[in-house]
Amino acid sequence: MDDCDFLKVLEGVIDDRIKTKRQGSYTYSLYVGGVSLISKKVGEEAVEVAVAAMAKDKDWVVRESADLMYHLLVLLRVMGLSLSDICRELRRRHEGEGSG
Ligand SMILES: N=c1c2ncn([C@@H]3O[C@H](COP(=O)(O)OP(=O)(O)OP(=O)(O)O)[C@@H](O)[C@H]3O)c2ncn1[C@@H]1O[C@H](COP(=O)(O)O)[C@@H](O)[C@H]1O
Repeated sequence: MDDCDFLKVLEGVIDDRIKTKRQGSYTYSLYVGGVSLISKKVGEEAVEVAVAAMAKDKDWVVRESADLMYHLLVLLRVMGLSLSDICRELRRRHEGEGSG
């Protein structure tokens, strides 16, 4: 499995935590907090990626990007969206450029 294939696995884990209302799960606690809490976390993590990049610290960028992507997946799930919706849009843009 390519490391990025794990994003799909993680999407499934997030879905499971929400569907089963897993007590003690950070994901489920975000779900309970709703879109406003999750959006706040996404915003904070995005800023942290930018701060890490400005510090030119690649390891830090990787860690903060992982935090950002996890929280973004939770936000998408809560909004009834998925990674596939984002990938479809990116592919559409690429093909719209006439280079696909
Ligand atoms: N990838 C992640 C992941 N990345 C980050 N986090 C959590 O996101 C939070 C980010 O917190 P911050 O960076 O803001 O720091 P903090 O001050 O500790 O957090 P807050 O007090 O601000 O909430 C931390 O509690 C991290 O543990 C994650 N929590 C869960 N996952 C994945 O989700 C799966 C399910 O986790 P649970 O829902 O907890 O079962 C796990 O197995 C992981 O694969």
